[in-house]
Amino acid sequence: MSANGTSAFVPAPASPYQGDIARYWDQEARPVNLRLGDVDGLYHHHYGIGEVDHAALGDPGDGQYEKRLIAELHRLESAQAEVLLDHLGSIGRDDTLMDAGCGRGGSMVMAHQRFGCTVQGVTLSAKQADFANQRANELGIESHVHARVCNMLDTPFETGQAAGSWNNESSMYVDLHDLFAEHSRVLAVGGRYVTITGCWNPRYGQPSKWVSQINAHFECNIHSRREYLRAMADNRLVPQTVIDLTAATLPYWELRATSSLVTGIEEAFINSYKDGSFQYLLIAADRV
Ligand SMILES: C[S@@+](CC[C@H](N)C(=O)[O-])C[C@H]1O[C@@H](n2cnc3c(N)ncnc32)[C@H](O)[C@@H]1O
Ligand SMILES: CC(C)=CCC/C(C)=C/COP(=O)(O)OP(=O)(O)O
Ligand SMILES: [Mg+2]
Repeated sequence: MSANGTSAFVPAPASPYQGDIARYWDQEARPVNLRLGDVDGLYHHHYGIGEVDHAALGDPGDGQYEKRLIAELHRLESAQAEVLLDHLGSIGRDDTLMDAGCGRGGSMVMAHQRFGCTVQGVTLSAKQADFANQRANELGIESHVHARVCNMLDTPFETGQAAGSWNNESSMYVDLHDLFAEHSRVLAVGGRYVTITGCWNPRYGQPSKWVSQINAHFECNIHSRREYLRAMADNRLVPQTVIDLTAATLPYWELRATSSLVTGIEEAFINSYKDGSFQYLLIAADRV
């Protein structure tokens, strides 16, 4: 890490795919992410949950509506991170958390603000790591919140170092057995793992065309719900809570589809959630 906190050393990606994903996120600058993060300096790359506050949206014709809509979409995305943090259990100021696939670091900041703990984030994108570290510096929390360029499947953290760890919409870029083997190593015995993820529904049969569209849009590989539970069981992670957040995320998508910030992927999410082929889940598991 160079003096100005930038990620000077960028390790070679473990695979050509990871090199592509690193480039994808290094180049990403979608207004739907930057404009929402500009609301309060928490930059997310995940989706929202909860009821839309229509009173807060106000009159669509008063010239300030788009600004209020952006604030409401951001509020729902931050609410999603709060729900993830709710399931990490009791985390103390001396604990360490790992954010696997940390993006621009919004969830890391929220975790430190809630628990006072250390939060270590990993991302394939040097641009995201630099952005997250710059935000931590601006907030004066760089001693506790740090992002690095690193493969979440092969982190530098000590065995048993973390009291908690999570994947917030980042598990669809890796093999789940490899992923949960690393979380199981880094987590202390009795530690808590949480993920919020989209997964295809085995009841539908195979990934639907909508799920395939989402995979193509993000160059990711959405797993089935069955794979999550099987890979956790094989890696000493015992699910303690499974919550279907599909109904809770639809209002966010239906509001987003009316905004000027649409990216074109909204239809695939809305249709796949409605036809039952795709689910939005929270899974919290204990490292045993
Ligand atoms: C959709 S973003 C989610 C970011 C963050 N969790 C959030 O909620 O804002 C996916 C993230 O996963 C990261 N990622 C994907 N594959 C990874 C890998 N093998 N190792 C580390 N990070 C990875 C990407 O760099 C990106 O930061
Ligand atoms: C639930 C699933 C399958 C998510 C895939 C991972 C992903 C790209 C999440 C959102 O990132 P983003 O906030 O950068 O995307 P967008 O530009 O659409 O807001
Ligand atoms: Mg987004």
